[in-house]
Amino acid sequence: MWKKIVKAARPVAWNLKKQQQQQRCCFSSGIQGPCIVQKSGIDIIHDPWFNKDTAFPLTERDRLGLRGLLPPHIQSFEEQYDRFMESYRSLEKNTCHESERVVSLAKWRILNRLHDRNETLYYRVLIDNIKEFAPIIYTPTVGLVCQNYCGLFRRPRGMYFSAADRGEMMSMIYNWPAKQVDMIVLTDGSRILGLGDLGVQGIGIPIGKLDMYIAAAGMNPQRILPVMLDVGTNNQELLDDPLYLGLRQPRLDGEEYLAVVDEFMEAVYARWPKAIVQFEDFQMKWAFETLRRYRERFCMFNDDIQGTAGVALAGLLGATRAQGRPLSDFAKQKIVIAGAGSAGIGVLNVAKKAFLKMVESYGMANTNQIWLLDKDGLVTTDRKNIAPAAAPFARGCGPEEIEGLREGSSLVEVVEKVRPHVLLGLSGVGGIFNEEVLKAMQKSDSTRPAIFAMSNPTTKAECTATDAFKYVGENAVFASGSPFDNVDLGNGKVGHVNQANNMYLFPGIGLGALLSGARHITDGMLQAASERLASYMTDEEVQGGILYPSISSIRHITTEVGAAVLRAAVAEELAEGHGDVGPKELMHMSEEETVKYVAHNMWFPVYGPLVHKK
Ligand SMILES: NC(=O)C1=CN([C@@H]2O[C@H](COP(=O)(O)OP(=O)(O)OC[C@H]3O[C@@H](n4cnc5c(N)ncnc54)[C@H](O)[C@@H]3O)[C@@H](O)[C@H]2O)C=CC1
Ligand SMILES: CC(=O)C(=O)O
Ligand SMILES: [Mg+2]
Repeated sequence: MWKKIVKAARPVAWNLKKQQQQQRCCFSSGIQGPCIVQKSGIDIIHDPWFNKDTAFPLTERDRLGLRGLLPPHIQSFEEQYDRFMESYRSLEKNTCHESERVVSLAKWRILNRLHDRNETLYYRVLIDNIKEFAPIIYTPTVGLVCQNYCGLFRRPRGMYFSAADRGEMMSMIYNWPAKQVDMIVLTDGSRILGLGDLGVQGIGIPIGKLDMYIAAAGMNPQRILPVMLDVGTNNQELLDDPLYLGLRQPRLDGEEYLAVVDEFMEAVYARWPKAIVQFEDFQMKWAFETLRRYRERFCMFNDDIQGTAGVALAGLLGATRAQGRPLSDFAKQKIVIAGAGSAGIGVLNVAKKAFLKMVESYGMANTNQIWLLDKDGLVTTDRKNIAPAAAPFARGCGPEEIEGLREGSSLVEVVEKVRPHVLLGLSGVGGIFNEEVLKAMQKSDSTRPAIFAMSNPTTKAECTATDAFKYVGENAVFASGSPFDNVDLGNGKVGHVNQANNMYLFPGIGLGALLSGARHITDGMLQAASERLASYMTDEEVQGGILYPSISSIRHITTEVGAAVLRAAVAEELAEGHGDVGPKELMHMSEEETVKYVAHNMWFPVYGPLVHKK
């Protein structure tokens, strides 16, 4: 399995433009059926799912009762697209002297207004310009949006279930207008990126994640649902804020909390038995507990624990390859990880599994190569009240341990003594990989010391890309959770910045699970996703410090990941099929056919003909 990673290369160079053109032809030649709309007249123009603004053709204006409700000139989709991009560019020009915060929020607002008005055009500009727009609709700007959500709020998006709705959720779920929902992203707002408890304001995260589902996985925007489960907040500033839009009460805890989540999950699966629920940005204790509670019962996963783990593992394997070492050497890599939360522990769980598999496959010595730190420093068996999830990774305190390291040792002490190959941050604390720590990484036992500053948003990154290359050296391999620009190292050299973000996996996990029709998401399906991501990069790219694909090719990588997940579900005999494609057909698809099948099922934004039906 691991050997396959080095051998496998990308099947064909991805040409997004070409695929878009093909899809355009495909839709315009009528392969996609017409869209049934139950509304007519002004109600269609006010519905972003169906609205085409000035692009409604005359025949449709007549058929749908729109004549006279729009200016007479009919614009093409391309003209509308160019018009939007022009206004976006002039906004950029006009705000060039403003602070980054003001510019980012202005960009988010202009995109959000389009989202509210015309989803087809919105998703098209998003897909075509994903590299430029992802940092606005996703991390880092989405963090700023959540922090300012109550001031920015104009109209609701998604659904809000609150502790006050207990007993009502089974009927409330029918308030959602779509007949079918495929993908739900759910948060309780308790740990939004590295920004802490943002209560109801955390709804921005499910919205941003689902935008990525549509852009990357081609999920149909009419079949997605962002959800906020508002069980109160422990953020006093929000409770005191007269503009706060959430429940003004402390967070529910214990059985009361679980009763609300249980009721929501039961309501969802009563109405949409085949939906997939992604848990996002839950505080650690509930992240692990809800995953344990629901993963066998429902088709769900926790992105922060499981999606992040797969992406990090792919990066860790890449960091081994970047040194020109065989993959089996992964088991010899010394890893220091700062952050023992849901993301950090999720990463360690899969890294440990991969270590053990390699140790077994290659008959290597099984040594403990992981050093875990949290806010109180190095985690050892001497730690009082250690979280159960962190306990398996606590270092011993015996003579076999590195001299001078003890319970609570600081990050710099650990890095100096361990000389790790990889330093990985999932702490949610900006700047903890400071000059001293990064300089200590210069003495790493690796020829290509790897720094993964994975915390989000940018202000919470453990270090910047510039500092990583400046203090660790040109040979460093660098990845961050939020995007940074590549670094000019002088002499024509460039320090490549990777984005180690779960966005490379969660869309494919959701899409693969959906198309397989599996009733739950197994470790095997998640492992297949991670392996496909790891094998995506060529040796040449990895040795040049490029561990992850460019976000511009996210539709392609998601297609491949989705196909890998689907095939794993088939192999585990869990696939029940989707739509007209049953389990037998899925079973008989070759690898290549599976990839084509997944690609074919991805939604692409074009204006299809609208047909009115009561
Ligand atoms: N790049 C990506 O794809 C992802 C990034 N993240 C980011 O990871 C961060 C953490 O997320 P969770 O694990 O869910 O949060 P969490 O709150 O569950 O855990 C944070 C952990 O960091 C530790 N910590 C705090 N200060 C520290 C310090 N000075 N040194 C070492 N450890 C310290 C805490 O003790 C805790 O164990 C967030 O910023 C989040 O945005 C999370 C998921 C995916
Ligand atoms: C990326 C992500 O899921 C997080 O920072 O929580
Ligand atoms: Mg998250």
